[in-house]
Amino acid sequence: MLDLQGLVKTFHPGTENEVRALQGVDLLVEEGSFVVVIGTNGSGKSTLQNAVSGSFLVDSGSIRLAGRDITRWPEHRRASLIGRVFQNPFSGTAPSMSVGENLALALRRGQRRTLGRNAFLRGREALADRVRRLGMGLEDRLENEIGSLSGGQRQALTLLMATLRRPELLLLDEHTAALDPRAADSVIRLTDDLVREGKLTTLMVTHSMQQAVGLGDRLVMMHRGRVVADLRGEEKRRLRPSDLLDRFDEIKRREQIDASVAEMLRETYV
Ligand SMILES: Nc1ncnc2c1ncn2[C@@H]1O[C@H](COP(=O)(O)OP(=O)(O)OP(=O)(O)O)[C@@H](O)[C@H]1O
Repeated sequence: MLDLQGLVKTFHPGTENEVRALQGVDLLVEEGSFVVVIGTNGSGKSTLQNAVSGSFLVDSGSIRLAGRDITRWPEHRRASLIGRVFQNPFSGTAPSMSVGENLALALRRGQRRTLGRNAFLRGREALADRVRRLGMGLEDRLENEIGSLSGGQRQALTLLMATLRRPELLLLDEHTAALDPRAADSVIRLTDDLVREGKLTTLMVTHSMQQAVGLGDRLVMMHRGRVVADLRGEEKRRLRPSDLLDRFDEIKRREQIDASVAEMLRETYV
């Protein structure tokens, strides 16, 4: 389970570049839940993932994952609990190493001692099977350098690597945004399969309305560093892309009203 309470993060505080990226985010994600996060540009979606993965320490609030308080843990220590896939297919893998070497690295991650020969062979067999099930022909390219793969193949592989040693939390940050539509579709199908099969606790950021309504069991909407909507169950299942657009329009309309009220007050009192 992931338990975020009162997360606050301000970049460049006290300067003219100050950005209040997280303004008190509370979010409880039950174990095995697949949460999709959407929001306006700059609303804090990536900052939220960065706060959880430990790219920086939050100014205040607490982060608990799988029963541990990881709020002050450095990033490398959190990496033993968290799998992450970014938008850029070049992140998360070692480009000069082969597909097989990258997978072997991912398999060994977090293990204190090297595997015995039998365990190693069993692991390699299971791995080959999982690579075959990706359906991308990667099983024939284990010797090839990662750099020679297409973006879709790389993202599929990165996803597999991030989930190979079952993480307590999977973070997906617009991981299909840089792919062509066909590759994006197959990576999304793969995501859904891996998350369901492994019952992985997942937080996925997307800009795709289609993905937001079609994936996951819960939808969280962010705006200006806050959670402004949290839909699940029947409400989530019934959701259409047009409903989400209506909600965004409503947020904008409210802001315009707030801005004009502020302007009126300013004219009245200043
Ligand atoms: N390392 C940083 N230093 C300074 N400002 C930052 C940093 N990271 C994020 N920000 C700012 O914090 C705000 C939230 O950014 P964030 O990337 O979390 O938004 P987002 O919701 O993921 O946006 P998008 O949908 O456009 O990717 C933005 O104003 C951004 O410019």
